[in-house]
Amino acid sequence: MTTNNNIPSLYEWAGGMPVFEKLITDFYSKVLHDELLAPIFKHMSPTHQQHVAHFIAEVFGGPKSYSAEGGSHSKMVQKHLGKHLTEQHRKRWVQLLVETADEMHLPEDPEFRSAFVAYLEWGTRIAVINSNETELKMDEEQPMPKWGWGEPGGPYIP
Ligand code: HEM
Repeated sequence: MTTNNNIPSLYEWAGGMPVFEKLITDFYSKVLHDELLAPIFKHMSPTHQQHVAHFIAEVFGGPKSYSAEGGSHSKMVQKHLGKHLTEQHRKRWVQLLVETADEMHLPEDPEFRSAFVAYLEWGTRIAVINSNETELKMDEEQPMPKWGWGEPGGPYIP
């Protein structure tokens, strides 16, 4: 998906769906070996990784796979209700995902990494807030979030 100005989406810049699927699969391998996060995820559904990859890819301007599979922003939020996540969990989650992105050599330009980390900060903080609620407080029809290049603009031009 490309905008009118031929600016690539974050999804395209990252390398498309295979990159998101590998990123999230490798990330959860780390999570399951992490003493802080493993207990939270050890009973996750077999489709968890794929759903998270599809969710993030869609937010970053990729195909609407998560929505097509029956997902929505509110359905994602609901998965976190009552999970009682803490700031410590959130920080470790972000740290492991950024480490995985480094190991996979996701684009390392400042513009991409700024937008990537900004989304992780935003998304994980929302996850923690919702995890400490017991019922959904948002409009179920709320559209999927969309994330773009943000303040630094982009893409990177050497
Ligand atoms: C950008 C941030 C995040 C996104 C986009 C995200 C996305 C998702 C999605 C799409 C699901 C549903 C998966 C499915 O349908 O099987 C989910 C479930 C879940 N998420 Fe997140 N999440 C985020 C942050 C976090 C954080 C920071 C934690 C904890 C440290 C967390 C813990 C969980 C748990 C425990 C579930 C339920 C797992 C299961 O029982 O299958 N999430 N998340």
